[in-house]
Amino acid sequence: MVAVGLKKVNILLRPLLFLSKSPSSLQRRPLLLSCKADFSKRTSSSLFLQCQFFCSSPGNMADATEAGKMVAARRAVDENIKKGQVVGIGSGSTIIFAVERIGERNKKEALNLTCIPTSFQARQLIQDHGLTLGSLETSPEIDVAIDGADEVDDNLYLIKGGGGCLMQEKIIASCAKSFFIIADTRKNSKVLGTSWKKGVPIEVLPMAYRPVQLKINQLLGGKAELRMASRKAGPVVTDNGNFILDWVFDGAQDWPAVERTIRDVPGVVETGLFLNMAAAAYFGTADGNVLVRTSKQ
Ligand SMILES: O=C(CO)[C@H](O)[C@H](O)COP(=O)(O)O
Repeated sequence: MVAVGLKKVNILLRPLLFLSKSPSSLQRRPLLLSCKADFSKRTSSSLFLQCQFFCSSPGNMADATEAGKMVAARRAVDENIKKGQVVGIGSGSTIIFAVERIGERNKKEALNLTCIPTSFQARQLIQDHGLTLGSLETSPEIDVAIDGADEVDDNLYLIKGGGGCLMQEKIIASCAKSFFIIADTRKNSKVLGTSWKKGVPIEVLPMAYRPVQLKINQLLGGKAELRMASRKAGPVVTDNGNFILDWVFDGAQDWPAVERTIRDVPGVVETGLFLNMAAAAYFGTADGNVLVRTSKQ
């Protein structure tokens, strides 16, 4: 207890343990992310302060990035997820923090959500956190979808698919009344291609990958590279049994035209360009701040 003026203040410490296998995160040195008064828990004799700590090693950029992802994810969940909703759950590393927060709130608030996954990973996350797994077959209309992104530009155009789940992610986003992006601040760019140098992911039918590669190179320049697996010989195979080409481009692009050109090539199943889909993007920084950018439309 700490005395402030005549009031007694309970410090409610809410350690947010970063669950990573990286050795640095296991050192668990807390870094204060934010500290705010919670007036909803105010009683006649006490005022609760909520302090968020992030377990980090000093100077470790990876941990700072994880802290940014976490604050963005928690804020997006708290602002947009409500009782009884059908919720689309994205894929990647940032969405892990969002599902953790949904699970945490579900325990306290009995949210009664139906969660629709965008990948095998999302399916497991939903089940691991005791949430109800649904499908588009039984819930074709989604209230809110939350997902990460590889880069977000000024128009809220996105590159997605760094984790190879772009096709189901796009379907889920397209079925959602509102689609929100969560990311650390590195993903916030004016122009796509500024920080994300791995290109635009394109899901292709395996039998067509060579002609698609050649056609995209002829039509758009740049280079469409077959994504190779890292712990298996051969290419990455998506949850849908397809391959991924990463179209590495140079300079600013007319993204709606690029999207049309790629989609028109037979054998292309989906692109990782998400244009005019996101309602807002939440970008978190290690100090606990979150920048929210909304769609201009
Ligand atoms: O599109 C995705 C997977 O297909 C991810 O959402 C995107 O790659 C961002 O991932 P992370 O949250 O790990 O940065």
